[in-house]
Amino acid sequence: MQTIGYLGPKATFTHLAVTAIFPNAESVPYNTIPQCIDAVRDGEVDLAVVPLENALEGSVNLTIDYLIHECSLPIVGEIVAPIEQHLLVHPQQADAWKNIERIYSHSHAIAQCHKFLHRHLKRASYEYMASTSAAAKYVSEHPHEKAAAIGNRLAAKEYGLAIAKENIHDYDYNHTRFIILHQQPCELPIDHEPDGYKTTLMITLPKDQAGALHQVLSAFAWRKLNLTKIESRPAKTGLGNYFFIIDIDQKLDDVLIPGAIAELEALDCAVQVLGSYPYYTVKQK
Ligand SMILES: O=C(O)C(=O)Cc1ccccc1
Repeated sequence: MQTIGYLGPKATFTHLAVTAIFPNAESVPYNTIPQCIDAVRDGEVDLAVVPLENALEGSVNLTIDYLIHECSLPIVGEIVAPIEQHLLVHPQQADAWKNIERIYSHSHAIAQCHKFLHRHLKRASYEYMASTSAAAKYVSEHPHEKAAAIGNRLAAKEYGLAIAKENIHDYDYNHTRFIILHQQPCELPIDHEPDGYKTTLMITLPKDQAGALHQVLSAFAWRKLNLTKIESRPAKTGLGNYFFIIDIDQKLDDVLIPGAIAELEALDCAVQVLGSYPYYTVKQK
């Protein structure tokens, strides 16, 4: 039996992603993304699942930065899941949700609902929590606060909240990518076919070299390696020092990707493979 650590408590979107892909595994909640990643490093759980990127709000920087700077573990899989955000209130406040003064949620969930909040709850202030279900739990424990959480249907059920307003996310296409981490590269114990494969690289450019990024991109372009993401993150060594995270939409093969990496190294780039892994898509219910 596999044990899977996830960003908890119970009923986060990460929890939903875990149960959709690993229905029989024992799942263990952790309160923060770093705690979840540490748990797999320390062997408390076999795998960890944490959010990486949302279609509306972009990357979860805490996940990327913790993996790069604090605890390097290979990405062994990815789950892409649809996200529906609801406004959750204590049942005592269900009819008076327009009087809500404070909104609790994960920063990404609040960002996904900005237009709704601006239109309907202009005067409310925001309290950022480590997860959407931590927010739901807090609201359930403070029935007299004029407070709401933003989270999913399972969180409403788990923490006894009422759904005051359904589907408050601002754009219909709202999906999140979650990554699966393990101590070493491995095959996942999933018995259905993945929707595809990806390879993620971290690339540090040589200092002050004109056209370096252009040369990096050409190494992929002429090999017809299709990139699905390129993102820069601060190297945290000085203003203007960045590295690039690049996703290629195929498995690490024996020829093309190693050839591209050798070409980048010849250009004085440092290259690290963060993972080569299958991805699984969760269907909308
Ligand atoms: O807080 C959660 O429920 C998470 O799993 C992180 C998250 C937050 C917002 C959208 C998707 C995932």
